[in-house]
Amino acid sequence: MAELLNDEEISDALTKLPTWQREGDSITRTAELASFGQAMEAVNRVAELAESVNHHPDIDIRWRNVTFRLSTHSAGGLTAKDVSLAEQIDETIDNL
Ligand SMILES: C[C@H](O)[C@H](O)[C@H]1CNC2=NC(N)=NC(=O)C2=N1
Repeated sequence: MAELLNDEEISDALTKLPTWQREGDSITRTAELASFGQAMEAVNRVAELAESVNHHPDIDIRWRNVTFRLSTHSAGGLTAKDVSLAEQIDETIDNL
């Protein structure tokens, strides 16, 4: 099972994830896309990414604003899997 990150490790990780915020045992990012179609494209690309790494964000879609929430459910908090997927979500959105 993935090891839980401590507060210092989480803070360090977030320095490299400026678009993400900590919310308790999760990290979240809300991306504003150009349109609803672009929002759905982003969601579908992240869905493929999540399947490929077997780690899945909670996703909230509101018109062209998409919120991704990451936590490792099996560990009950934040792990390196969440940090890694957050980095890959950023790349996915940057490459839309
Ligand atoms: C059986 C399957 O590998 C597990 O349920 C995976 C699926 N995706 C997951 N995603 C997240 N965010 N946390 C998990 O613990 C997790 N576990």
